[in-house]
Amino acid sequence: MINLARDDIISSPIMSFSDILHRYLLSPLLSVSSQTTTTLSSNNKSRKPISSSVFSYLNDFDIDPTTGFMPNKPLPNRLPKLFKPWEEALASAPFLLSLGDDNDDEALAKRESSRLWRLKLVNGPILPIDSLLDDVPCLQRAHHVLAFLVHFYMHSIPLNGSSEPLVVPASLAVPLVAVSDRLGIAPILTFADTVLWNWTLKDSSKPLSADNIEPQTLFTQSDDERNFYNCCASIELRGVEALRIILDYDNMSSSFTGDSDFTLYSDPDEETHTIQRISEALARLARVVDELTEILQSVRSTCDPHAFYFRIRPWFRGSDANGPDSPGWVFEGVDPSRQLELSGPSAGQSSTMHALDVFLDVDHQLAKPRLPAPSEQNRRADHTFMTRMRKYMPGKHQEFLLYLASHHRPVRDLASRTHPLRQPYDSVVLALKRFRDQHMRIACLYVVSMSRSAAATIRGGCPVGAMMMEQMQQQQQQRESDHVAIFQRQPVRGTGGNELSCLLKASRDATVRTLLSGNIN
Ligand code: HEM
Repeated sequence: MINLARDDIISSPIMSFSDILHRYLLSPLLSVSSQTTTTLSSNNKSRKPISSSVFSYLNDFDIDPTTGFMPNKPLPNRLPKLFKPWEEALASAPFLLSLGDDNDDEALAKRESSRLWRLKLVNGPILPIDSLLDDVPCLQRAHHVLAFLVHFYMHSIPLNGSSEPLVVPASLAVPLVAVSDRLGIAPILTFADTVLWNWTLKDSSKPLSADNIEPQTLFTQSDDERNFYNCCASIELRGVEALRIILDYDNMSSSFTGDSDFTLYSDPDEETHTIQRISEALARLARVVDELTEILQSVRSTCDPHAFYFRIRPWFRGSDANGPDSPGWVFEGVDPSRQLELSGPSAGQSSTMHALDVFLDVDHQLAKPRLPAPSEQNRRADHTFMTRMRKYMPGKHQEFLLYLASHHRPVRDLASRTHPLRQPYDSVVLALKRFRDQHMRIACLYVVSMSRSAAATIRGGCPVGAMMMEQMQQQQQQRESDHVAIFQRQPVRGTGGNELSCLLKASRDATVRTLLSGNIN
């Protein structure tokens, strides 16, 4: 048995990333956290000054020590002059456009301005993006602008019942694909565009915090939309603490010698101390996850479900919103043999949530023999959902998740072999289960109930003539099936959210199967 001294561990190559993060970056920079600002390491005495090479390592994953997956300062609020046509189109879109399937008077009044806005883009030049290639914040801004433009463009087109694919004009499609390729992200509106890269400081003299940011681009200019993005951003910012604990675990678990069997220290005191530290870190992580649940819950008082479902969410729909057999979208000027990822944005693309799943080893794909066995409904759900959602994250964040999966010593394995860690580990899993339970309630309120209420209104009858009723019914059914389809990315249509529940329950149940003790009370 080898007994590694602390300094040996620090210089061990396998620990380089987490150790660098922890020792040089995370510990000194805990100010963004509102609560758990205790240093997670016992190595403070040996803290060293930050070196530029450390920053470049961290930059490799585009993670900031204080803001995690969010940039630590707002993106430029305009692209360079060359890209004025994009910026102008974006600035005017919310005022000139309305949803193409919205037939209320206000929306109808905007049909002509919508048409002219789209025409300008169809006739617009394909701007070269070469000057942006080495400027990441500008590339991110370009993705944000182009992706919002694509969704403004596509969803302002009035429905005409055609079975032809809808065309994204080359002036948007070509640069969006080029920018996306460079960033390693899907060429469509993503969680990054609506949350990570969509904020500015309310008061630039104050530091970045959940209370001091506001979204830059909105489809509806409504507080509901603003608050929806803010809720997601608050979870990302609070999630930095979770990320810290995860990376710190990586550091602490290195104290266990032996790569595969977690042989413990030869010094029993040191071993007990390390187990104690890991146990405390897990207890803190459970509390942070509970805080994320509280933040999620807060959306109920700030974002109206009706506004979310009928006014905001329709803008999010991607090319597959009507199911994989629908004509979808064609990107003009882009090699047609390319398989583009074109689903819309979802908080299922949050790298913070994925990092928790990776750390705890939640098996969404049902690849591991765990109990209780998946139900029939669990097996029917889309097991590829979470894996697919990774493609909608910036490439460097995808790489980070791969790194996390491959480099850290799995906490679940360690806890299963180390009795005092079983309960603390399970407490984190249970906290994540509580998050997913709450999330299911929210999705039910904001999506399933709304789609049913739409159907019920129709069934309840409306004292206008039968023809009008039929028209309304068709329109609502179309909306209902569109909305359900984007959330589940499944061919099932018009089922009032049943398949959506299936997906979210499968995700919650996969979390439950992660528990080391079967007892979930
Ligand atoms: C009004 C608020 C929200 C609603 C209505 C909502 C709804 C949904 C729906 C319908 C899905 C199914 C997949 C899809 O997007 O197509 C989903 C997935 C997901 N959402 Fe949310 N969501 C909300 C807020 C959030 C927030 C703030 C987070 C955390 C950042 C979050 C995290 C997730 C995750 C991780 C998934 C993947 C499935 C899972 O892990 O259970 N959601 N959400």
